[in-house]
Amino acid sequence: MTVFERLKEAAREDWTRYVDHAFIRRMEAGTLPEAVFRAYLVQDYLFLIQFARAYALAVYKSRSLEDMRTAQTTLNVIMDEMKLHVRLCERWNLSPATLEATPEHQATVAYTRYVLDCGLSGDLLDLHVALAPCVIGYAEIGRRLAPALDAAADHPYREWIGEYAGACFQEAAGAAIAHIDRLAERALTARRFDELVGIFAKASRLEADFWQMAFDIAEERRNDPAG
Ligand SMILES: Cc1ncc(CO)c(N)n1
Repeated sequence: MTVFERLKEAAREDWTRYVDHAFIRRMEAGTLPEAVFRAYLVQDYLFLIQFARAYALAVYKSRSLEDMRTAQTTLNVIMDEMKLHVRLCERWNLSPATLEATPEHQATVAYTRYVLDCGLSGDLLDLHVALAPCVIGYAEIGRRLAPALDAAADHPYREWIGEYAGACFQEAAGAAIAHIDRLAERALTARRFDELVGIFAKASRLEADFWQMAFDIAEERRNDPAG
C-alpha cells in the first residue's frame, strides 16, 4: 500500500467530500452551469500561480537533485495546465492580464497560503503531502469522468476532463505518489504519519471549499449582477 493510499484511507471522509463534490457530479452529467464553471476557472488560474510557487518552493527545499527534478517536472505540468485556462477563458473574452488582475477569493487565498505555509514551516514531505490532493486528486477525478466523454460526443466539459484524464497529468500524479513513498522511506514514524494525515485532510477540505466557492460566486452574481 502506498503512503498516499494510507493517507486517503485515514482521511476518507474529507477525501470523498472533495472528489465527490456536487461540482464534479454535475460536471460529469454535463449540467454544471457555465457561470459556476467560469467562476471556478478564473480563481483556478490564480490558484495555479500560487501552486507554481509552492512547487518552486519544493525545488528549493530539496536536498537531492532527484527531488529537485521531480518537483521541477510537476512545476512544468502546472505551468502548462494554465494554458488550458487561458484557452477556455478566451471564449469569454477574458485575457490572461484580466485573469491575473482578478482579486483572489478567500478560498483561493486559504488553500494556496496553507500549502505554502506547510512548505515553509515543515519539511519536504510535509509540503508534498499538502500538494498531494491537488495533482493526485485531479488525476483521480479525470479518470473517473473520462467515460462521460464517450457517452456524450458534445460534452460541455470535454476539454477540462480531457486535460486531467490525459497522459501528462496522469503521469505527474503517478510520479507524485512514488515521490511521497520515497520521501517517507527516510523517516515515517506513527506520530509523523498522524501529522501528515492532518495536513492531507486539511488540504482535501480546502479543495472541497474551492468547488463550493464557485457556486457561491455565481450565486452572488445572480443576486447582484452589477457586483
Ligand atoms: C484547486 C485545484 N486543485 C488542483 C488542481 C490541479 O492542478 C487545480 N488546477 N486546481
